[in-house]
Amino acid sequence: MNLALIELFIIEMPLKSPFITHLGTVRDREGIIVKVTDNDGVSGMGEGVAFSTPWYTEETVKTSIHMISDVLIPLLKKHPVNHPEEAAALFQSVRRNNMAKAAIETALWDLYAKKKGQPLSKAIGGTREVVASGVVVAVDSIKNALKQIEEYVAEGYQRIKVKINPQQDYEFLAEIRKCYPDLPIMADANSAYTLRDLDRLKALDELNLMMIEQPLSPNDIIQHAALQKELQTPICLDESIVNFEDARNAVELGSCKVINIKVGRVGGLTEAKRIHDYCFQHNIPVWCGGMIEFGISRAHNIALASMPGFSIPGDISSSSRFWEEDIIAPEITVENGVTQVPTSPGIGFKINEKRLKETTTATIDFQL
Ligand SMILES: O=C(O)CCC(=O)C1=CC=C[C@@H](O)[C@@H]1C(=O)O
Ligand SMILES: [Mg+2]
Repeated sequence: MNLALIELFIIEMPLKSPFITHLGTVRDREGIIVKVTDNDGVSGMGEGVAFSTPWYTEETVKTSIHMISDVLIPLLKKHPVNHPEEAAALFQSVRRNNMAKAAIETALWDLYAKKKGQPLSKAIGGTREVVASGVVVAVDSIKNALKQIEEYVAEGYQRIKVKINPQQDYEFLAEIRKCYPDLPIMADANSAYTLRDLDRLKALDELNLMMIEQPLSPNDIIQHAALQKELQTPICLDESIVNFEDARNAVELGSCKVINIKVGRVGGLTEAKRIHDYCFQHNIPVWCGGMIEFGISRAHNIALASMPGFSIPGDISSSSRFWEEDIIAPEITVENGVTQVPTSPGIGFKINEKRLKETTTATIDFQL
């Protein structure tokens, strides 16, 4: 791919409203924007989606900067690649650190698609012209939840995802269901339960939820299989699935009926495609998860969600869901519950240079 320069932009932006889960509250979002430029001056964009603290996975912005700077870029320098899939294979020699790997690998996919003059969605095997958009309501009061849901339903989102935990589940969801008897609703527990909560979780079966996301611990593949046998509601796994093997094991064991694929969590688009293809062959529906990310990562998510097996609306909400102003132009918008899949080369969104400059707290450049 004849790389000449890799630039990291560490950015920070306040959320329009706090994103509250039982694991903590996100008020400000730090992120890493990656720009890879080849010797012809063509650039590809990627994004590191680890949070500032290790509340979701073990990675943070700082661990990602270290891994990108001191391990992944030196590997690329030593072993130049001709295709993003070669970078994914090269990075297999590094244990875990998937979000750091994805930051580089997705930028290489954007560059690759741009050099081919192809939309990224087509370059990875996408078939859809629009992708269905869902949105997340992450608050800790039913009043705020109903206020946000009213707003998002009016904006046309096809499904609502709410955060639950043992202190906020049946009554919270029942109140929402009472107000919205037909609205597609799913719940994300972020591992807030154990098998001892079986009765609490079974009670949710009567609320006609689309799915319950990650009820148990990320390592509880066996326990999720036991739980799924007791629940009518499909289990969806998120944090448990960090690579293809996790997805295959979960499907073979019956630990879930749905998988949330997040590009950063699985190490990049190459692995995300592998998981999609396997699930598609085994009739396991998948949807594209979000990471409260900026527009570059969201753009990669749109390309991924254009693949045929993404049959459930993903966490692909508009730029305005989280940000006063995103770092991409145009911003991502949702109309009639869908967002358009770009037809221009690469991710199909440009950088809003003014906004990037305003939000950049540090830059690191690497000549290759
Ligand atoms: O980016 C979005 O639109 C939603 C993000 C989102 O719901 C999550 C991001 C990261 C951790 C969790 O809180 C949650 C999830 O688990 O899916
Ligand atoms: Mg989740």
